Amino acid sequence: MATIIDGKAVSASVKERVAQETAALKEQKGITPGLAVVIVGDDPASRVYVNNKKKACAAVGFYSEEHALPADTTLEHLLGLIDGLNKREDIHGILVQLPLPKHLDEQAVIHAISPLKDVDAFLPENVGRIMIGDFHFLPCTPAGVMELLDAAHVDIDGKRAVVIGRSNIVGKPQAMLLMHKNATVTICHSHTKDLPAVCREADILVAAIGKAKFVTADFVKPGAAVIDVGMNRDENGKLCGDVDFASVEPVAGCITPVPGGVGPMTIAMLMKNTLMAAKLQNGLC
Ligand SMILES: Nc1nc(=O)c2c([nH]1)NC[C@@H]1CN(c3ccc(C(=O)N[C@@H](CCC(=O)O)C(=O)O)cc3)C=[N+]21
Repeated sequence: MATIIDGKAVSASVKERVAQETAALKEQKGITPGLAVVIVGDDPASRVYVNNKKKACAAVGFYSEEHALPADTTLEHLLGLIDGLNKREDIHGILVQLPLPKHLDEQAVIHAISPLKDVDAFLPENVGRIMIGDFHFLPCTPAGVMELLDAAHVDIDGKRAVVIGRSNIVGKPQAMLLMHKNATVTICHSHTKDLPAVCREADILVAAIGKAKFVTADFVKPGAAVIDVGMNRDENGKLCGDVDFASVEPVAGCITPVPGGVGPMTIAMLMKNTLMAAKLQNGLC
């Protein structure tokens, strides 16, 4: 029986720390961290995530504003909005909810954000900073995974870590963060030969594939830490991860559930990054 890692509880403690620091920043410097969230179109999943982000901002004492734009918004309009947000002193973080409607060039939009306000850590400057270990912001989901491993007292130094998925947003930065903690890291993807055998070598297995219940018990070394980054719907429309929880849980040492695992951590780390952005832009670090 695996220990279930409670992402809601860990996320609450991260947000509590952010709230305390925010209160001090307001009192001592008169600064309130501000986050602008831009959402284009009416994807229901994006709606849920954006609402969660707004709630989290209110809970930690940030100012937040939402820019909900119609699905047929032009690139020009969106770039104009971002330009305005870049110039505002009360907005320290800008998050453009992905995915964008197909007619909009995601890279062009993301690249318009000032690197100092890039609280997702999606821009090349911030990605490069992660590579060399000199960063302001860590990408929210991989950083949230590291917090979960820490909270579950998972030993990383010298251990074998396997990351399934090589996206710019999760897989690649996740591998880098695990390597910085002295894990021996393997990144797997759709061309990996005998994937289950590679995964069975992992003391720490991070699944970021985007396929419901893809990781089954035969991928897991007994006692391994299994972290599920997936956010999928199963055949009944129920939220589920990339890990087949029912089959893996008896084998793993510890495991994150979906929901209530990595998802809440992504939002907690966004709060941490926005606080950092406010400090950076005010010359406080
Ligand atoms: N620019 C940008 N930054 C992002 O960080 C970003 C994004 N775009 N696009 C979409 C993905 C996905 N993502 C999630 C955030 C919170 C939950 C979350 O709160 N999950 C809850 C449940 C949510 C539910 O009930 O549907 C949980 O796992 O317990 C999930 C997924 C952020 N993303």
